[in-house]
Amino acid sequence: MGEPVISLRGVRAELGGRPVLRGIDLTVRRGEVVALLGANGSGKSTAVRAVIGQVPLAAGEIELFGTARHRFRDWARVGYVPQRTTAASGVPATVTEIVSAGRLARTRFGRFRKADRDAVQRALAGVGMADRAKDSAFALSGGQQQRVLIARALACEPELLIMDEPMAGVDLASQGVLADTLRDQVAAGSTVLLVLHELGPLEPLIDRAVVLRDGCVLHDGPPPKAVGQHALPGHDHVHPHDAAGAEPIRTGLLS
Ligand SMILES: Nc1ncnc2c1ncn2[C@@H]1O[C@H](COP(=O)(O)OP(=O)(O)OP(=O)(O)O)[C@@H](O)[C@H]1O
Repeated sequence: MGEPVISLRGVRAELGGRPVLRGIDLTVRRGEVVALLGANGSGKSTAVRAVIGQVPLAAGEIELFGTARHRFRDWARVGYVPQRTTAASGVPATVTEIVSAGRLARTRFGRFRKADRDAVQRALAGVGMADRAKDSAFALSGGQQQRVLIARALACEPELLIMDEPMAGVDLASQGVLADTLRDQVAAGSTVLLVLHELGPLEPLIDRAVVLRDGCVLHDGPPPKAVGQHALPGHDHVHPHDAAGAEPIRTGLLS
């Protein structure tokens, strides 16, 4: 087993005076692809935002690459793709400007050398957006904006990719591109933690699924293997052969 890249121990966090994470233990090891699943409001986004330092902890510890998060400075090793709804909030910028911002951590004092420009180009080409480099982000579809945000995360050539719902609101063509991009990253040895509503087209890439409910880890183990909605954790198991009036078995993890 690889060494831990992300490690959460007993993590608690409160937002608006309400407990949102209530004692999370989670380890992601080098080379693993871990999906964080759970119903709306179960704490998935808060958990990944805690990992990157955007949510203060009420208790517990987080380590990145074996270093306590508050001492961790090597952010060029981490690529983060936020939920698009919170990220594409109308800042006028070209595709290249957005993706270049993801490269800053690798530059010396923000000066772009050829290697940096090449990395930005590679990231854009990797998500199939090289021909839109000069366009304003406003001019793009939701799926294309999402590809740009992923290119921004890839521009620093991260060892660890953290993505919050990368497939949400993304058209089928872009979903295919994103799945291919992720497959390439995983093949190159990246470690990946992604928040997902369902495994969907990324299912073959996922090593492990961690399901949250009410800010606690409900399941940590192999992802469900069978395809189809019925096999996903969180599917409400209501079977037609249940005795009339019997209480259906509702796991309700995802909805
Ligand atoms: N800034 C905030 N202030 C107060 N409460 C918040 C804040 N952000 C999130 N919450 C609450 O914390 C809980 C967990 O939210 P979070 O976004 O982590 O859930 P999630 O599992 O990612 O859900 P979703 O699938 O809807 O993104 C929710 O009840 C949410 O309303």
